[in-house]
Amino acid sequence: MNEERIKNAIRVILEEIGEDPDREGLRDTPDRVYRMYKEIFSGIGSDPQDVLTAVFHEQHKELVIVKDIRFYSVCEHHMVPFFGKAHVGYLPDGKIIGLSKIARLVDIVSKRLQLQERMTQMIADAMNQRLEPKGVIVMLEAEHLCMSMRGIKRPGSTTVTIATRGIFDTDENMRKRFFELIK
Ligand SMILES: Nc1nc2c(ncn2[C@@H]2O[C@H](COP(=O)(O)OP(=O)(O)OP(=O)(O)O)[C@@H](O)[C@H]2O)c(=O)[nH]1
Ligand SMILES: [Zn+2]
Repeated sequence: MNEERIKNAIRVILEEIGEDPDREGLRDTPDRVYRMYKEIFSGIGSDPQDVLTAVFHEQHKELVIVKDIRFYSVCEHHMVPFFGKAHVGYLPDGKIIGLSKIARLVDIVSKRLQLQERMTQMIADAMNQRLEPKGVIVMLEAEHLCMSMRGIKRPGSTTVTIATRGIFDTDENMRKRFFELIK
């Protein structure tokens, strides 16, 4: 990320929306936006699987769920936030993972320009490839600011997306168990 190019671009936007980029409150804004972009887009170019370290061999036969993982991402159509909760479940097959790594996975896939559907699938695929579990299920619930503060203007509407792999593709009872446990 080129610092000067970002700052210049933000300055141009400020001018074009009718602002004075040199007034006191805006003088440091291009620099603030640059630093914010470095933070909120820090996942771009990184492989989600890289955060899935701390894999342990363990015979655990039951479903493992980490729910209510808060996330903030940025919609690729409007570059405004969408945010909500992720729920990630998997049925292990001899390998389990450090729980914090699941939250790290949600974090790394959210810190880039996203679509909620793609983000959901990226989480499922990374878990599936790294742990080779019997199955993975991911559910995201989010509010999109591009739908609430602009456009159709429907604050409070929530978009729910699901991705399943392995046993959760076919086993309705397993899916039901997951939905009951995340309630
Ligand atoms: N499927 C999906 N759509 C999204 C997501 N984030 C934003 N969108 C939608 O992307 C669409 C882009 O539509 P366009 O018609 O190209 O853009 P627009 O003219 O700004 O559309 P409006 O939002 O309807 O005003 C909109 O319907 C958004 O609601 C997402 O994560 N997944
Ligand atoms: Zn959008």
